[in-house]
Amino acid sequence: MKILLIGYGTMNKITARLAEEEGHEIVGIIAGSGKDAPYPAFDTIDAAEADVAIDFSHPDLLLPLLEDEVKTPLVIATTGQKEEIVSLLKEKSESLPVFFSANMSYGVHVVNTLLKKALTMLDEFDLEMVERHHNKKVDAPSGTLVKLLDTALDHRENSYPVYDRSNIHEKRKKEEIGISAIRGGSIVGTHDVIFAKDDEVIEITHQAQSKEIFANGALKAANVLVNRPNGFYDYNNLFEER
Ligand SMILES: NC(=O)C1=CN([C@@H]2O[C@H](COP(=O)(O)OP(=O)(O)OC[C@H]3O[C@@H](n4cnc5c(N)ncnc54)[C@H](OP(=O)(O)O)[C@@H]3O)[C@@H](O)[C@H]2O)C=CC1
Ligand SMILES: O=C(O)C1=N[C@H](C(=O)O)C[C@H](O)C1
Repeated sequence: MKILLIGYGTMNKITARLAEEEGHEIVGIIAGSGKDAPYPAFDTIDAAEADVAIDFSHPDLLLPLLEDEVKTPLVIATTGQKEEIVSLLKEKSESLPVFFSANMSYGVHVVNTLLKKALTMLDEFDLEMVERHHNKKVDAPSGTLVKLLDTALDHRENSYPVYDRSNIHEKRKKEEIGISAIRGGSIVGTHDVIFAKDDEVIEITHQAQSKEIFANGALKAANVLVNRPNGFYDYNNLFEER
């Protein structure tokens, strides 16, 4: 594949390395500063050269691009401002194949599927979610946690998230879904979904042990996406034959 990178920070440097090891070509980058990039800047290449664009960037970089004319199939990984990003991507998907996932690890898709099942069976349990990431992450809670929370809100009637208990001076309510974000060191990314009732706790955990799993996930998604008809894809439908 000929790949255009959107963002050239920690993640897309890894994507570029893995892509080249697999024989793909990076034809250009759209980046904030990107001064140290060994690839041509987007405005110096013919955009039609790229088969697919892979984004790991920031909403401030991505959103204006999506409002513009984009003609390349898109694999989008940026988190934060999910509603704005997804709404623009759905418009784009009328004329392009578009894949979006707040977590490119297929394992997190499995966790979300397990969570849906658990929610149908663990109605009496209190629900809390905790995510942990490195100290360079700029958004909180993580995009993955927002996705897991959305799943829980869809399944638990009248439930609502509680992000901060510091000003709450009463007992936890059943409908609460407590959300906690931890930032420190080089933690790659861990998500815990905790179901608790008297005398019993069930936890579903996903622990990313390298950033390569996200870059590999994006590359695998791109490989499939380039042969898909126009439309909006995530891990629920990317691998389905139409
Ligand atoms: N879906 C998934 O599986 C994963 C998603 N992510 C998400 O990908 C994104 C990027 O992660 P990561 O590579 O670690 O982040 P970095 O901070 O290392 O890189 C961010 C990139 O976006 C650019 N950027 C940042 N802020 C701005 C801005 N205000 N205006 C223009 N450009 C900007 C940076 O440009 P500059 O060079 O100037 O700094 C850089 O190119 C994050 O949203 C993260 O949450 C990360 C891992 C996995
Ligand atoms: O910024 C990161 O590093 C990550 N971001 C994604 C998120 O916000 O969920 C995915 C992964 O957890 C790593």
